[in-house]
Amino acid sequence: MKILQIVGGKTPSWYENGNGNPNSTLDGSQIESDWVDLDADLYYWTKALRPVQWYPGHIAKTEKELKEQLKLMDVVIEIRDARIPMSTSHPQMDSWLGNKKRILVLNREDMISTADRNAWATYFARQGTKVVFSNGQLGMGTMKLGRLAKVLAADVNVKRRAKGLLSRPVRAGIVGYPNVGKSSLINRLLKRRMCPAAPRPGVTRVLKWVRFGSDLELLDSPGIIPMRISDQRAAIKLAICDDIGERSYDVADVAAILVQILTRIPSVGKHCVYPLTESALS
Ligand SMILES: Nc1nc2c(ncn2[C@@H]2O[C@H](COP(=O)(O)OP(=O)(O)OP(=O)(O)O)[C@@H](O)[C@H]2O)c(=O)[nH]1
Repeated sequence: MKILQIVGGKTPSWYENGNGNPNSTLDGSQIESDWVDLDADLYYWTKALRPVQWYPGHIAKTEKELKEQLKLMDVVIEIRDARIPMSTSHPQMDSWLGNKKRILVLNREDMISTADRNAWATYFARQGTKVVFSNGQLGMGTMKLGRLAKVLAADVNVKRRAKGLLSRPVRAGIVGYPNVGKSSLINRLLKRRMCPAAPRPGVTRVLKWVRFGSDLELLDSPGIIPMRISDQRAAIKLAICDDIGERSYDVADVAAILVQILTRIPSVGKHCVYPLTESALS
């Protein structure tokens, strides 16, 4: 059996309070500093591992096509994983979209706490970006998304009518990393299973147009990911959240890092994780 071992890293301050039981004596700045330390440790741990890279053929093939199609969109809906919104932000998205109208969606809202949701909403609001939170499994947020896309792109038909042209449906492109829930959100909005969705990355392989009512067209696209992931901390987070193909990483290495991360979370902590891992390994 492979032994999972990650060494090094700083003990978070909540273990220095006595019995290792996280308690409420820590202030916000201490917790934030613990997270900064964790990120530094994550960098150190990932350096020892084989780099995680995943760029399957279907992504390479459709990325070019998607870039062309994006030029035709009235609005682009970018879906990210609410658990890791920074690691599911494509580094080239800004240059592809230019000043095109854009909606940022953090999907899988059911998988984060209310405190994290509020913290991300505040973070993006400070940057002038309003985010929509959604649940692609149950459909929360989808109607709002459809409405917002139509409102944002309403000027398209105002301009067309001014030129004497007939109105046409608003075109919205749905883009994002693999497995973040793009197809599920479309299916929920349409209340029909029009796009293939499954709990693994890389299910959607071709671009697909679907119609929502008479005034909105949606483009479902395969999950896109950079050819090279330069930040391996982000790559490991993608692996932990199953947003990247399983063949691109060693499951035991990623599991070992996940255990280390869990021990740093006050509400989980060493006292919960270590008995579990010891019994699993014996
Ligand atoms: N818990 C939870 N699961 C979700 C949510 N949205 C989608 N899922 C699940 O996540 C899995 C992936 O969803 P998809 O819609 O296939 O993701 P995708 O972004 O289209 O994936 P690719 O085909 O890789 O591009 C499915 O099993 C969904 O049921 C959500 O908000 N919460």
